[in-house]
Amino acid sequence: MVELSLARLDGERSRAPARSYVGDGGCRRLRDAARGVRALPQLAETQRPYPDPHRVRAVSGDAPGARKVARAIDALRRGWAIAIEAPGEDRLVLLSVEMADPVRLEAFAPAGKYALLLSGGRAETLKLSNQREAADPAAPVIVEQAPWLDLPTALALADPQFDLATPLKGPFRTEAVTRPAASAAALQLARVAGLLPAFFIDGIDPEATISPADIDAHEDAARLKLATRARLPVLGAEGAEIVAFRSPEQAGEHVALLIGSPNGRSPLVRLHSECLTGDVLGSLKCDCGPQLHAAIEAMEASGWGILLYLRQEGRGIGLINKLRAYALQDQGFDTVDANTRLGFAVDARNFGLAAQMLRLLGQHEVRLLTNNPQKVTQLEAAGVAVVERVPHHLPPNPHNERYLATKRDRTGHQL
Ligand SMILES: Nc1nc2c(ncn2[C@@H]2O[C@H](COP(=O)(O)OP(=O)(O)OP(=O)(O)O)[C@@H](O)[C@H]2O)c(=O)[nH]1
Ligand SMILES: [Zn+2]
Repeated sequence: MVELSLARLDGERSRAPARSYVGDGGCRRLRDAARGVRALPQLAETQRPYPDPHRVRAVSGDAPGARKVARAIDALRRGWAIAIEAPGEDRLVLLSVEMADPVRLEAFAPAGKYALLLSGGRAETLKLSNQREAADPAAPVIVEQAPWLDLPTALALADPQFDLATPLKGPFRTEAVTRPAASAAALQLARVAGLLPAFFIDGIDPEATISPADIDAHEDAARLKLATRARLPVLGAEGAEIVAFRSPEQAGEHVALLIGSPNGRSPLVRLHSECLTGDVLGSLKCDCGPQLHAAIEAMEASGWGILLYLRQEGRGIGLINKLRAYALQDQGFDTVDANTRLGFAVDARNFGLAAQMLRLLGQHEVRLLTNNPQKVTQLEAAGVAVVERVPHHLPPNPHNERYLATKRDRTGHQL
């Protein structure tokens, strides 16, 4: 007879006494051992807090409008028109400038009647902001139709990459933003879809209409669920375990790497936003790769840590838009101005998502490995206490020196 210790599957695990049981798992392992097969240890024995997925408060059903938003994102990425309707406003019919082509634009606006919706940041670069009524610099701007506002010109207005090479033709005039809530929601949706925040508007009405509230519900971190877990030996932490999360609405699968076991201290936690170029390709333009590996090492050394790998590529603007920002950096703009010229916020991430992952892992207090005060503020606002901020600096290299200096000087990163 084999006696096994089974961890209680919840956040109280570290304080709760283990209970004993005799189970099938033990018999199976004995049989496997007899056959010389190396059995995978039962993960319940790893002493780590992990709520039983069946006991996690169920997130059931769709968020309001979820299907419509998912379809709208898909439609925009395929170059199809969508419509947004905010309470008290007329419908706003949109076609992504980046995905438009002559055939699509002709179908959208057969009479050639359309205007252009741009972000406040982009309007600022195009020197259109002085014509604006709204005081908020982030507020959307609408460029009036003009005979010379054709597809190539609209693309040039949308994409700052060629600003220096091709001076823009004009003149352009802005018109009143009569549907401010729907316009702001359109720019939010462009970011979620990983597209440039620029749309042809006022073309032919498509069938499906979504609302700004639908888009917010689609983004809601509260709907994240714990999906599965497995042992994952990684360089620097051979005993690590991976836990994957998923929300019914979003495609991005976020993961947590659990390193070590609860040791009476709050876990050392790192919120790492996805960086394909740095994490996978070893880009020297940023500090992401070294920070990722150093975090794993620090957690292993501390005995108990959680690395959250958040699918927020490019500080939330997506890979392609980040690479567009890199193209602007090749022209001399820094990481902050590059984002603004593209028409995005400097940092579009929401760390409420990380707070939700920590809650699902039963963690309410953390020691946070970061230089970014926004991560501390946002986690605390979302109900996770940051009992200590642990600086996370890695030596610079000639390619990322300026990036690190910009983070220090312009985005409030601490030394
Ligand atoms: N848009 C944009 N994103 C970038 C750029 N360089 C790196 N990133 C992204 O920035 C994110 C990395 O940020 P983090 O490692 O969380 O760093 P941080 O916000 O500076 O905070 P700490 O490292 O915790 O101090 C990843 O999503 C990268 O893809 C850039 O020039 N432009
Ligand atoms: Zn990076």
